[in-house]
Amino acid sequence: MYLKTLHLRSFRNYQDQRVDFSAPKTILVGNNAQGKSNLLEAVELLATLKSHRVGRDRDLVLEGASAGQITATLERKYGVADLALTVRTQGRRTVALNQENLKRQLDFLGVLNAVEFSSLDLDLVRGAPERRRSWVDSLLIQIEPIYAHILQQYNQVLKQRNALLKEIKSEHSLSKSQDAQLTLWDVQLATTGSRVTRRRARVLKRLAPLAHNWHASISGKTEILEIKYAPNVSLEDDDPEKVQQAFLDKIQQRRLPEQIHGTSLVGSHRDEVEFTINQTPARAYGSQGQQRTLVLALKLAELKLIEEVVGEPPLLLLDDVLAELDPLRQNQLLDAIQDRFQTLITTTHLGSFDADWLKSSQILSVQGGNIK
Ligand SMILES: Nc1ncnc2c1ncn2[C@@H]1O[C@H](COP(=O)(O)OP(=O)(O)OP(=O)(O)O)[C@@H](O)[C@H]1O
Repeated sequence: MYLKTLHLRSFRNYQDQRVDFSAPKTILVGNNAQGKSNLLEAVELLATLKSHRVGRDRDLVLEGASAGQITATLERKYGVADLALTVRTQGRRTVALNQENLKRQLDFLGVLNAVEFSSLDLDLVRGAPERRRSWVDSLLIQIEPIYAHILQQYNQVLKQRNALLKEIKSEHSLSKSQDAQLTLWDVQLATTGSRVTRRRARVLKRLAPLAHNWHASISGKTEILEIKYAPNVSLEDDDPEKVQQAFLDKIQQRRLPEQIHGTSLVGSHRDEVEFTINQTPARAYGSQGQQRTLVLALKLAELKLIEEVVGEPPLLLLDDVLAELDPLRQNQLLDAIQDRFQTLITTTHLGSFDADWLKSSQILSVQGGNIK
């Protein structure tokens, strides 16, 4: 797929800026805080309807404006798609595809696919488990948009179940009606949670060998990367009924501690993804260099997986990471993407770029929300 144009209106620090992409690689160069990451964030929002930087729409709108808009023209194998996302300081966001407002945001997902790689991604290895869950979830949303709905259902059930457990905790007793309600929520948690867990297991099973191969190749075959999904409710096989039963059994076991803590201790919100390099946990023992190689391998694996599933190469968004990679890893990346994946790159200086990169790239300068 190829992003032809992007138009930002009252989005972040952009008032009204259109960008035409004229090469498979575009380098956005500028000083800090000029709007380079904001532009990549706009593309990320079109791909996932999520930003890895903020949770609130009002932060996305240009200060002083009441609404901001991102529009884009995307060429895909089957034709051209026009995308529009409007975010507001107050009220819900709206999405349109080919000038038609969509009732369900879900239908907007899966049109534009992108893999983002920023320096924040080192948190994937070092950060809390939540960070890894959200990475797997974002990937799933892109290759299987219905997952956005599945995850939302799970989170709603979890929220309501937690509210009930909190109430039980504060009252220091469990009434008959609360007991009955809790049983209902148990079933809901098991049903929605097993959907989440099974999908996470499936995607990681497909991603792991790809990442393993990339990691071996980047490390000159000296390192073996293993990715292991460690769900809170362990699953023996991908059978919905068995997984649901495993959820219910574990909930039963933890009944008392859950009421004492006033929160759900069992479920997909406590899953973990473990990375090991040569059988050592990367989180605790990996060197900075190893962790970088790992994240690069994950990103390259994501590109390949999305390409396999979607049938077209996704976009690659490199936010200020290239300068952090040594020449060997830069070249690995260059070899891997060639001109197959349209790539948007941000940087503060062009000095760290290999001459081949510069030759084949469109270079745009970003200054105070203006692009030249
Ligand atoms: N809603 C908003 N309204 C106006 N300006 C905003 C808004 N949100 C962010 N900004 C401004 O955008 C700028 C940050 O841009 P961005 O994060 O894209 O930086 P960058 O060019 O990628 O720089 P760096 O190299 O530091 O990452 C800051 O000046 C910030 O004040």
